[in-house]
Amino acid sequence: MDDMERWMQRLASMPAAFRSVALLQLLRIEQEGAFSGLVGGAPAVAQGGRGRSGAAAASSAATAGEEAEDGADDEEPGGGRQAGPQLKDPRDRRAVTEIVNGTTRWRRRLDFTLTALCGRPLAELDPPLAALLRMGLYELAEMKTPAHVINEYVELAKRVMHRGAGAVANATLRNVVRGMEAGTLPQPPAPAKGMTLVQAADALALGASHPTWMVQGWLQQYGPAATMALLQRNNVRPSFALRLAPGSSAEETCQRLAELGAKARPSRFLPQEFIVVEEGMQALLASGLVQRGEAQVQDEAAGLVVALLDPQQGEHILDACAAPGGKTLFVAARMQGRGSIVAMDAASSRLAALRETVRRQGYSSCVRMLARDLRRYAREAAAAGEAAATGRGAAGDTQGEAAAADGGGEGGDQPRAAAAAAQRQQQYEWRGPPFDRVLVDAPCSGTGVLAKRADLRWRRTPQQVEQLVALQAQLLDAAASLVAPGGLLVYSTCSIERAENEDQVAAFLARHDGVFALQPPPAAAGLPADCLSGDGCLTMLPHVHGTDGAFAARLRRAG
Ligand SMILES: C[S@@+](CC[C@H](N)C(=O)[O-])C[C@H]1O[C@@H](n2cnc3c(N)ncnc32)[C@H](O)[C@@H]1O
Repeated sequence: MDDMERWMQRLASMPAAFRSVALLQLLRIEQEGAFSGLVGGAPAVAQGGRGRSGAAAASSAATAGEEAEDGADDEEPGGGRQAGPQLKDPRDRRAVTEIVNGTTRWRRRLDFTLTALCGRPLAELDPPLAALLRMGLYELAEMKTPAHVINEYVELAKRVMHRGAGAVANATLRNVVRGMEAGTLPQPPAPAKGMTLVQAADALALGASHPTWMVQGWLQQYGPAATMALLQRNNVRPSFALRLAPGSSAEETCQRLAELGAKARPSRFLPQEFIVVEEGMQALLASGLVQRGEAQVQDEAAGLVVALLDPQQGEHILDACAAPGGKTLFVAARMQGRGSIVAMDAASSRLAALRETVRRQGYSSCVRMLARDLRRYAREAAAAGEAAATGRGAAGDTQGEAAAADGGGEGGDQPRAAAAAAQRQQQYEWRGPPFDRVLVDAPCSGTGVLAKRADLRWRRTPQQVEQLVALQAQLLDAAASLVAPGGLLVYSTCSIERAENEDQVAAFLARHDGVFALQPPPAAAGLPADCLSGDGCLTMLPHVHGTDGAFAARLRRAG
């Protein structure tokens, strides 16, 4: 057993207390990439020392795993829980949320202060000690917890590690308190005239606790004023939106939520179908509204992607990167369950949960799950098409595959399963390509959702963005071959990077010149004008629209 395992085991076996639980979560995020769909707060370090109170954001302290390559979409606060000490008191769970989220989001800025105070880079300290110091600084400076909390951190350091760690925690955190009292806590340099782009990006990035490369890209793409607004937006507690089940009234739901102590309003962008919860998410989750299927957590920007797709009843639709399935379900709702949707994803484990939700929401006869790499599926479809044209048998069985692929828990009893599949096939014409509409909600950097994904800014690298751009191009080309003549291809991301959005679409159009063309949405799709760019692409920016960032383009195939 290595040191890290030992420290984590000690923490996991301690009686549940919110600081030890928070420390364990922070170590898991660092070690295992386990991420938190946590709702956090805006700390005062970045606001000239004006702290919010310790009353933490309304959310659970649950953590949810996330696959590294995915763009972040439709994050559900209060997702899966991890093994380890469980806290019963909601106030303790909120404190964990606040500390883990804030410490993760503000890590770079906290490290700057702590490095100056303890005289060496935090990377040289053992991970639990570094995490404890960040937590301590965050509590003292941002949550305004009184100085006696230092004793808690010293004891925790001794129990998890050794006496020496306790001594470092004591000395450093007492320096923090002295610095706060004297107004001498180290401040990062402000951006100034005459700085190069990289220097300005570095100063801004340090002050707002983001990676420099990200900020540099935004300065070039959006300019200084918008970049500063975006940085600020990424560091405040995000609001969450809910998509209501078909038939529910947004106004009535908001009234019901007010009675439960939550504050909600109909969405400005999709007022019939979405509401925005401004306060009381915890009360809302506790009310069972989501569990009963009356609403589901989904950002308005994700909803607008489906509005741009504008699915029609009776159509045959491919949702090519479907998991976890938020958009698939909205497409099914918009089609009132009439038509056929193939929900494909390369990650079969992520499709499993969607299958269950599809069943619960009554869309089983309309949605089929298909665990498949889109690129392979398109290759097989092309081979099958060629074989059909030359009269030879096809290598793969893409035609009709959607019906066959969805075992849906019927495995084992083959004759019954076959009969059920045949019956379904009679009811709906399950088939493979071509599709009337194809949605490629591509894996992306997720830079549009940094407010909700506190750790994402630290996990992304410029190299990853390059790899994602290459993958997105492959997925787009694969999807293009599956669109029926005259059909529609919608490409979307939850990134705000030009390389993944506008440039990606421009390169696609150049490769498919004369076959695909950009097409603005029809007025009947009901997209507000301020969500669309000049060429009709959906362009949602967190600091402009107050939603997740998202991009989507409608690409019409020639008839
Ligand atoms: C941004 S997420 C999709 C979110 C989803 N549309 C929703 O609204 O819930 C991107 C998805 O693409 C999937 N993916 C990545 N590479 C793929 C491939 N080659 N073929 C199909 N799906 C892929 C990932 O597994 C991931 O689930």
